[in-house]
Amino acid sequence: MEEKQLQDLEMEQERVESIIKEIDKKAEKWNESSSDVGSDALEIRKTFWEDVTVNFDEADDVAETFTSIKQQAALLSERERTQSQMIKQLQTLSRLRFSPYFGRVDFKDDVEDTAEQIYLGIATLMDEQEENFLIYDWRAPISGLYYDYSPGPANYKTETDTIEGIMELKRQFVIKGGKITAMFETGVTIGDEMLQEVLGNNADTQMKTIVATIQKEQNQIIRNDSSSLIVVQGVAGSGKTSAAMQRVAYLLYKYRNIITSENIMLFSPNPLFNSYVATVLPELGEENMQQATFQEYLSTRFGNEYDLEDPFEQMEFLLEADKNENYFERIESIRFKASLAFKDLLDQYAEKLAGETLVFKSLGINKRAIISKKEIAAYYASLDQSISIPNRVQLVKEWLLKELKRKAKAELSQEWVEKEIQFLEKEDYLEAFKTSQQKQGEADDTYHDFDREQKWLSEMVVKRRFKPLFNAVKKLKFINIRAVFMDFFKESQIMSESLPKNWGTTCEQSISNLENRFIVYEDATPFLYLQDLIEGRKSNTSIRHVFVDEAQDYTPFQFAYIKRLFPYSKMTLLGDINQAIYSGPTGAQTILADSALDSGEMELYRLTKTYRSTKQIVEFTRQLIQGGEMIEPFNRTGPKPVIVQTCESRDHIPKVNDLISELQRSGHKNIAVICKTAKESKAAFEGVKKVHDTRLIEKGTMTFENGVNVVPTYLAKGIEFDAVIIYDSSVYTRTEERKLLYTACTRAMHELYILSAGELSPLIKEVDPHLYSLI
Ligand SMILES: Nc1ncnc2c1ncn2[C@@H]1O[C@H](COP(=O)(O)OP(=O)(O)OP(=O)(O)O)[C@@H](O)[C@H]1O
Repeated sequence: MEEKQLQDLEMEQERVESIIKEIDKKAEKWNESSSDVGSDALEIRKTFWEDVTVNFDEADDVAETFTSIKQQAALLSERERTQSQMIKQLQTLSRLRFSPYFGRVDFKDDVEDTAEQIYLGIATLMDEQEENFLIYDWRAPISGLYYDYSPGPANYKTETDTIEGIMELKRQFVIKGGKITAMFETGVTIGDEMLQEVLGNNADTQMKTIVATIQKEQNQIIRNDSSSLIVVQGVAGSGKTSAAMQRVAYLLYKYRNIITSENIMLFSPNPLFNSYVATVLPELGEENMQQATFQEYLSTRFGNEYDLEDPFEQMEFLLEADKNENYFERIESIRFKASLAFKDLLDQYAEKLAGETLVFKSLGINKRAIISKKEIAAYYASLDQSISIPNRVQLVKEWLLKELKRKAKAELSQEWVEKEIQFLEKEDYLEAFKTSQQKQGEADDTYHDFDREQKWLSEMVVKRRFKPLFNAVKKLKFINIRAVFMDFFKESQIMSESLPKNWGTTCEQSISNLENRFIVYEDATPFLYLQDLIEGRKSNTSIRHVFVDEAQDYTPFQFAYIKRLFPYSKMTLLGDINQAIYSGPTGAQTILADSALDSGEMELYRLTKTYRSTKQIVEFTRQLIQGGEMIEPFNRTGPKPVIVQTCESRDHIPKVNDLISELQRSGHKNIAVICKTAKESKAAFEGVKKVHDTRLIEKGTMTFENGVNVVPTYLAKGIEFDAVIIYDSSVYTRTEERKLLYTACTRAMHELYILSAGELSPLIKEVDPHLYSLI
């Protein structure tokens, strides 16, 4: 190191130490206040009932008591909130203490004579007087300089202005435990050295933050706050998920007085992914956003009434191509049901329904209709047709609730009620007795106790029987949506001229599935869509930003549906068309296909640089797909991918076990054996677990652990491993499986091994042989 560099390093280390002292002082102060607030809260809780006036004598007293309790509860919750905020701030301080900042820029604006030194960290730190910034939050407007510029002319935007000036210096740090372990002076945007340092590490079971090394093109995505629809088309490993997570943190900072983590929703590809990204935001001092898979949403909506297929089951069906009956018809059906043309057909059907009746279900008890479907249909038909279907449904609901009340009264004297009373439990009688005693004073004296009890018992029996009916009506269960959907399939055949060739067969199949209460994945969203058109679902107003990761796996229909669910929300879609493993085999449109998006309303970003894998792995994997030339590897080197040829796939287990041992010896902690299907994964797992401590990842697996994991490709989506072993590349033969093999191989950070039984897969044969070693 040169003398000047050494001096700089010394000076920076001194600053780090002085900052740590400041942090310690602050922490001490906050600790005291936090425990004061904590004791306040404890005291309030202890003396809660002493400090409220409790008096239930008169109506006025009751109201006063209520207000007094409310005030005391508000005081307590305010104290508790303050305390939890203080604890959060203390946690941030302790993170800052470990690593106060990661970057510095010296910026002289056009007004000042000297440059300001701007240090960037995960949170703001002010000096003791709360006047000067010792550390700027990476999301502050001025911090944009660090991500967007190299030394030289630069500017940043505040709420009202653009500040122009000169960046005189840009420095990056790696600080651990208060010690600077690396320091780089960077000319380019974010220096290669720093990235080399970060990307060379072992894979982790949890995603890491990238705030120190966000790239300029990623920063644009993170800080875009004007577009209502952002679409990120990024190659594998280009940082799409990372950009999404830092964008959530950015939005929570920028709009901190307007939105919270409760107002942001992320649709993720599988439950494992949820846990993979779960630590990013807490590491940045923020709370996690709402997170769900689309399938979780569907399951909640369908409840236990239906057997709902999930996308993984659909995938398994598609992968077993030739073995499945009706394979081609189903592919055609999936493709059509994914499209907006199919949605239009449903819209058209709903419009037609406006002039017709709906299919209703009778409401009954003891297999006896209390209100028959005919009566419901008659009431529905009596309503003015100019009222929208959902509004008419609401009117029917209100009418039914009134009718049910009336009918319930009429039932009190029925014989069945008398009979059921005889089978009541002892507790019910006791309850009836107590109630009749209580009411004795208020009631007229013409009743004997016995009559009064009897009346109460009848009411109870009827109420219990009618309760499910009231609930069903409130949930609009009196409409037979399943039958409506079946009718749609029948009628659709004459509604359009541009239907798929085998549409008739598809309709028969769909109807038969519905009869068996089985919902295939491609029918799930259309079913709910039609249901919402009829019932008029209330849209979600609390979610303000929706993120859809792995967006290539959503159909245009599903996306249109998501937009309908969150009409007031801004959207960020992130995906890679080359990893469209669901639409790969079916040829169905995905929302990421250029033509599927309305370019007018969206801001499109393309990320072509990839950070996950070594240059050697990227050079190999990009030849697996069409148009892969545009993928730009980051300059981090490692061994070439290795293709291990065997005579038969049954020889793979011993090979895989040897490879795992070798990889572990060279320090790799996170090794994945990636298979094509769940069945293949199971077989591989049985063999590998005999030698190595191994985990099988299945669709319900919630967390992923360090070590050896056996996993089907579609569950490895979005995740990365130090080393990947493709269990058997010879099973990827069809060009539709190109994306699947590409997705599997691009999970590798440092090493990639591909086993191949017999002749090389035609997909691999297309790759330049110089790019891999063959053993
Ligand atoms: N600017 C960056 N600085 C440091 N690491 C980065 C950066 N961008 C991406 N990475 C790293 O590259 C890897 C891939 O990132 P990420 O998973 O976000 O990519 P992706 O585009 O979502 O990938 P895929 O589509 O393959 O799932 C991660 O290890 C991430 O930490």
